[in-house]
Amino acid sequence: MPKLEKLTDEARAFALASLPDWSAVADPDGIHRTFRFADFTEAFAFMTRVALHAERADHHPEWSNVYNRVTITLTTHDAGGLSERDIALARLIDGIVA
Ligand SMILES: C[C@H](O)[C@H](O)[C@H]1CNC2=NC(N)=NC(=O)C2=N1
Repeated sequence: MPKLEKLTDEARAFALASLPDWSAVADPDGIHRTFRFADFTEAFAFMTRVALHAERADHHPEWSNVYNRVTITLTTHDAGGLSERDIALARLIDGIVA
C-alpha cells in the first residue's frame, strides 16, 4: 500500500507533473479534477467503478455528482494532506476514464 505521509514539496511537484488533468487545491490540501459524461448513467457507472477500487484500497475520494458531472478531490485525512495514496488513486481514476 502506498505510504501515508504527506508528500514533500519535491515529491508533490514530481507527481503533479505526471498528472496533467489534476490541479492542486489548498483546502483540503489535495488534488482536484472535474469529469463530464454523456449523462447521469455514465457518471454513476464511473463512480461505481471508482468506489469499488477505493474500498479495496481503503482510500476514498471526496466527491460530488450533479447529473453528468463528477467533481473529485483527493486528500489523505489520516495524513492531513496529499500523500502517495492520493497519487495512486488519481492514476487509477485516469485509467478508468482513459
Ligand atoms: C480506518 C480507515 O482505514 C481510514 O479511516 C481510511 C479510510 N479512507 C480514507 N480515505 C482518505 N481519503 N483518507 C484517509 O485518511 C482514509 N482513511
